Amino acid sequence: MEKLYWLDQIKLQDRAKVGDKAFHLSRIIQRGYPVVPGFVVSAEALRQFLENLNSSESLIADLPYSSLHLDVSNWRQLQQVAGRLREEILSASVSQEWVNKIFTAAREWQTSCLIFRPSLSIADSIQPMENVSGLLESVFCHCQQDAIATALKGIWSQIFRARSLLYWRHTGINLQQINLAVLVQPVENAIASGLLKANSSGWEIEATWGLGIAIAQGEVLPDVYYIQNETGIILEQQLGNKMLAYDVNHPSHKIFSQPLADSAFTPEENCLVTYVLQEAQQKQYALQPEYLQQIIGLATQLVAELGKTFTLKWTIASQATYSKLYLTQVTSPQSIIPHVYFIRGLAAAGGRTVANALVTINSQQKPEQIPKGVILVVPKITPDWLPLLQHVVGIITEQGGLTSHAAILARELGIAAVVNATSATSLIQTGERLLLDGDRGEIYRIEGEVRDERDREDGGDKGERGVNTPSSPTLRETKATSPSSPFALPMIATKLLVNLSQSSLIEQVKSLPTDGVGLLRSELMILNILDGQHPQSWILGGRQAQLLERWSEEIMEFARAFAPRPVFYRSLDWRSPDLPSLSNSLQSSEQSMLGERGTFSYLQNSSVFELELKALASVQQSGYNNIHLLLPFVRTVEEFVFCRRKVEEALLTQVTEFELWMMAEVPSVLFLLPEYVKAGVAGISIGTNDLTQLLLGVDREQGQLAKVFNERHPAVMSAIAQLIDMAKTAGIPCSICGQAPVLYPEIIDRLVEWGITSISVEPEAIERTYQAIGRAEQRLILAAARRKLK
Ligand SMILES: Nc1ncnc2c1ncn2[C@@H]1O[C@H](COP(=O)(O)OP(=O)(O)OP(=O)(O)O)[C@@H](O)[C@H]1O
Ligand SMILES: CC(=O)C(=O)O
Repeated sequence: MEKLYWLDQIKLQDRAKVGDKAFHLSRIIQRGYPVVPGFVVSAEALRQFLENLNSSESLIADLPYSSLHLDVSNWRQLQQVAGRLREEILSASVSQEWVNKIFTAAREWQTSCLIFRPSLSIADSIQPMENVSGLLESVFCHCQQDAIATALKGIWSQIFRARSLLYWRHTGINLQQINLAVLVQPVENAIASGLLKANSSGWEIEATWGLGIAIAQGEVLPDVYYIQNETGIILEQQLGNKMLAYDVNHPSHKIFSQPLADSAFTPEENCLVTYVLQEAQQKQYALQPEYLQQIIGLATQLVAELGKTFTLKWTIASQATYSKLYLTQVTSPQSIIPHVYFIRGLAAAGGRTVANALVTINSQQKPEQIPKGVILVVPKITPDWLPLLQHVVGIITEQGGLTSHAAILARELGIAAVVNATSATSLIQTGERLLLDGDRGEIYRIEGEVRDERDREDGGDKGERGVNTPSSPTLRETKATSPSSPFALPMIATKLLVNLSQSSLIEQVKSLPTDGVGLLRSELMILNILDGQHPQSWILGGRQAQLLERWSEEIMEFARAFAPRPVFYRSLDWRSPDLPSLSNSLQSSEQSMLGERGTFSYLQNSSVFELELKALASVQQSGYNNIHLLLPFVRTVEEFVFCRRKVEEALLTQVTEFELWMMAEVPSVLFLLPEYVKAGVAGISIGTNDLTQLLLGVDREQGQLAKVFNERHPAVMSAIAQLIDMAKTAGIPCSICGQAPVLYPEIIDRLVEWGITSISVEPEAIERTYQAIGRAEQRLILAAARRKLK
């Protein structure tokens, strides 16, 4: 045995040496979660111990090389063999050097009681191991040298128990494949312990007084709490039947008063003692509310690490002066808890998904079809790829930024995306199983299967969305979890709108509690109808009438679905980095975020804008008065005036309800808003993406600048406050439709306080934005009431 492996230092490559239990705990402790400290006696130590067994028995002498193919049908013989093997092991001596090493390390904890926990992994196993829990048991012992040697042998010998031999035989596992390491940890007195089982339908917490073995041994009926996983709300709780509790036999620090005379564990043999609980304590819940909340908080964080399905074991360790919640066990159906990402990019669309990769090295060679449920890995996504994204469950691109069309569409569709992932197409192979973490911008390789029950139920070739985090559920989940009836929700005065572009999402989104569509992104919407051709090419090719018909129909779908709620259609704002593949037939434009975009481009050539206005007019003529126009990236008042005239010529203003709005995203609007209002602007919508980029001088498509692209920068927040204030003074509504409130819901408080009239967010963010608005408004009402009472 060369060394001990400390949980906080275990590396990826140590997995086989430290076994699965210790490995999983090491991942969690290294992510900063509270895990009882510990070190591992590696599987190598057992191998060396067996090799040094000096036995005359051939079975024992051959043990290290044995395939253990015993006749397991002969139970008596099996028991005899098992008994002999165990006896041999227990009577052998463990190297004093090893024992000293373990004792010296454990003594540092200044504890009287240790737990030796089997941590197993099976080499080259084809199938994941199931039901090994319970096959091997932990051993508690005093922190003394001879007790340590006995405990170690006690664990090792368990792989030769009759039931273990039977198990290895049935699962076809050879002795050489078994890596049995031993995790050694201190055991402190515990106020309460228990577990938390999480799955997609909710969490169940079990709790008892003292150490967790009372539950493990089935000696108590624990208290049970049912928790709603999305909100952490306690739905129900049931008092258990807890007559006894285990604790450390510690003379100076006692939690429970009355030792049980005929304790199952006698203190001489191990360091635990059993207590009969007093009646008053039996009638109490073991978990105090503050600890319950801490456990819920921990589980909420762990969803982001482990997905929705996992089990935690926890203990509230109590020392003389303080108590602390620790995790003692973490298991998850993911055969490996993601360890270290192997590629990192920018977190472009939230959520975590597990699926197979489909790699395309050349973005120009778009496949005709994409199998459903894959993670697409490409150098970059050009507009002609966008319709295909409806079929994938995740996107990885080497290029592109947080507000590229691919990123925006991924957020709208509720699929995870990581952009700017350097060399992704060469590092990832098609068919490789990946975990894509869109919240962190990280990509992991996954070995083995990861399945969430729900995905099993519905057949599952959709990738494993089950591992999506509640902070960013997929749209499917948004629908499922959104309040079934809007009437159950509190009233909010600030309008909540949705950002949309795909008509395929209308059915799901229209029933969400929104006041309409705050941003209908036309450039993404029409990709589905353009057949890969720029609208200008349609016009030049004499197919204007066909395009107009398709365009009107597409807009009409939104107008119809949301009527009488308003739909703010934003006219085309194609930025050159997003355009090339549609522009083949046109002159190529410079790749710049500040190029010929927004209303400026309409002045250069108004034919496409005029066609767009005709499409809107035809929607109005069909009887939909709920459609309004939002002008993008307006640089000057002259541009606005030009557009307004075109709008009048298209007769849109003949419908009295019609409103002409503009995006507030070019910072000059901070100075020019009164001029725009005089020129006829009926409302503004703040585009925080562009506003941030331009105020801070940060090209949002440049990955290396991502750190300084900060929508919460004081300059940006102050600009937003000023715009809201100026709009109020001018008597026009002020909305916001950029990413800021989606990415940073905490700013919603400020927006509501400053008097924003509406907030428009992606479908997946509707529910949390609704709640955030509700809370912000309640706070304002409360503050006003308190002021009045003074
Ligand atoms: N260091 C520790 N301090 C206090 N309690 C612990 C510690 N380690 C484990 N426990 C608790 O002791 C009990 C037995 O643990 P053990 O490792 O034997 O099995 P387990 O965690 O139930 O896992 P398995 O699924 O492998 O049986 C559990 O309730 C566990 O939470
Ligand atoms: C929404 C948008 O276009 C922006 O935030 O810039």
